[in-house]
Amino acid sequence: MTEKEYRSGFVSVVGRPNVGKSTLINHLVGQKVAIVSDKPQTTRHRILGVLTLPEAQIVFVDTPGIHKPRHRLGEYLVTLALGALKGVDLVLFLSEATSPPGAGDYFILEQLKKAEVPVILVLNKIDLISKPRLLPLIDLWRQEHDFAAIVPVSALTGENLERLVQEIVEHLPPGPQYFPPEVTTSQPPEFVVAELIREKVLHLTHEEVPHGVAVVVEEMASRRKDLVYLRATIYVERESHKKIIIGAGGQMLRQIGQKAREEIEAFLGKKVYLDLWVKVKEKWRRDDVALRQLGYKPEE
Ligand SMILES: Nc1nc2c(ncn2[C@@H]2O[C@H](COP(=O)(O)OP(=O)(O)OP(=O)(O)O)[C@@H](O)[C@H]2O)c(=O)[nH]1
Repeated sequence: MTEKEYRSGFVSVVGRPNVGKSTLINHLVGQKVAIVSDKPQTTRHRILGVLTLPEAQIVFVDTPGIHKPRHRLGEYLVTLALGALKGVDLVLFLSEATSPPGAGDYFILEQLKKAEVPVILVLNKIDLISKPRLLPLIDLWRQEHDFAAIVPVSALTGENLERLVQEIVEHLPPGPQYFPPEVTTSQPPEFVVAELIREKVLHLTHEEVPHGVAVVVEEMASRRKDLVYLRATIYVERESHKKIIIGAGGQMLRQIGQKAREEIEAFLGKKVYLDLWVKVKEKWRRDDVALRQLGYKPEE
């Protein structure tokens, strides 16, 4: 009997905003590498999550939700998401099992047809529907594209994720272990920290405010063996948004800081002193220079 060859590859995760891409990757990777909120367009960067198994290594590329762009940041996000379809070994296309394919799904499908990679359709959020509704839905999807597999899952409860992993591994080519087994993400710690702070802003603010927020970690320094000093700036688009984020008597900013600090401490495994600032950068989402300064580098 011959030993099975080790398999590995890059797996791009695409889908409309809010379908659960970040939740799925976090669950599969077993650590919080991508932030989650109920607000669409939470994910702005391409993120790698790495799952190492005895027989394979899966490198996930998390992408922004594909949507009709309304400003420069929107255009950048869609370019990023579509770019993620190229040069990968497999695409996971996420949609929600709670509704039939919609206009956004068809737009993504068109792009998938152009990309010559196998696509696994993942029907997420099956915890929200009754099982008899699944079969007709799968039939409907099957008519739309020649998927390598169709797997219904719940990224939230973990239902059927083992089967999804099996399917992914089966569709990966033989290849090396790209990352050491203990690595779960290739993101620098400053980036994860900034994202964790941004996640708290998303959770605690509403309407226009969260979408105009960017977070930059300005300084990260070990002060003692067990203490990290962190200075970060929350950028907003308007003076009125700054007031909301600071809150009456600084109450909102304290809450953001407290919640973020708990998660940053868990992520870094050290105590953290978090120094948070709020600044206004008008219309940064429409400004190429500001986008670059804030870490969103449009690809050529
Ligand atoms: N009930 C249920 N909710 C889910 C499931 N997966 C994700 N969610 C919720 O759906 C919302 C969006 O999840 P995300 O993981 O941020 O979605 P995303 O596709 O990464 O979103 P973008 O970053 O906007 O592209 C969150 O409130 C999740 O808790 C699921 O399997 N079941």
